[in-house]
Amino acid sequence: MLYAQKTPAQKRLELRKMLASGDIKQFPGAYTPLSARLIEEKKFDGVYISGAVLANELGFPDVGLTTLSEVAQRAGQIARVTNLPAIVDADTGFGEPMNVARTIQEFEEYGLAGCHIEDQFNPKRCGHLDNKNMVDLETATKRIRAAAEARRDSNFLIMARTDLRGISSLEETIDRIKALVDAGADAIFPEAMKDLSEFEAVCNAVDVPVLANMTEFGKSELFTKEQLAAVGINMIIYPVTLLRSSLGAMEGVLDTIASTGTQEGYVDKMLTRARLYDLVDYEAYNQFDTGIFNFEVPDRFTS
Ligand SMILES: C[C@](O)(C(=O)O)[C@H](CC(=O)O)C(=O)O
Ligand SMILES: [Mg+2]
Repeated sequence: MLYAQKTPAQKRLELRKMLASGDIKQFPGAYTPLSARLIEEKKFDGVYISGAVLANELGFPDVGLTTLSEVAQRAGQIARVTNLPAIVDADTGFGEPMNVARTIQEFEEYGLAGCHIEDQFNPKRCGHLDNKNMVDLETATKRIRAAAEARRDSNFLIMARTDLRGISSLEETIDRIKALVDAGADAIFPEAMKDLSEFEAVCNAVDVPVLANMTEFGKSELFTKEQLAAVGINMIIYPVTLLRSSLGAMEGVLDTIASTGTQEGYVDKMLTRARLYDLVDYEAYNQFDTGIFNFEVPDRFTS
């Protein structure tokens, strides 16, 4: 009921333990606080909070328009309702290295378990698009060093993302990745790898956990958990999957209402009233006030 039972410190420790296990872990992108509950109920390992989704949800493209306060607040709303560790997309860190330091401390206060910081500069773009603006190695490593030094909880995960593969060779990308690890990155997010062998090369090059971004309609094929585990990947994110799926469903139901004059033909695809109440733990609120849940949810479509 209300917020998660686990504290941010516990969630960060659990994240560290799950990464130390060497097993591959899946982090679907939570689209809203409630969708984080669904991710937890379906027994995923953690929750990812996508910068693209937060920007798109505000009606913006993912070009670095969202502010630290907006992202931290929304990410905090998502993180606090789940017992799973939540990792947030810090984009370019919201400014200069000193701003990056503040970003980390804000995220710690908002209960996040970790974040990733990338080496683009604004206007940034989705890592799977061409012609990205990239900072040099010195700036990229300064951001990571500032992030690592700023945290107060040593279990807060600092992940370095590099977008270099979009404009450079795999070799140069791996050189940068090694420098990012030397600068203090606890994990690596190699963006827009072209195939499985590239993921494998990155995993072989470093001793820290490596993340694979399985975003749809991007440059990387949608590999399975087994395929990614076999090349040494530790974490998979599905960043925009729930947003794309729910918007697809929204289009479907709006078309149904527009064409038939009622949503009736779409109701069997909806989450039922009972399931929705389950997700918000409605019944548990009776512990405070037995007058809260003293009704029957109608039978129709409740299963
Ligand atoms: C992972 C990502 O940074 C995000 O914001 O979710 C995006 C996802 C996407 O645009 O598909 C990315 O740059 O890959
Ligand atoms: Mg992003």
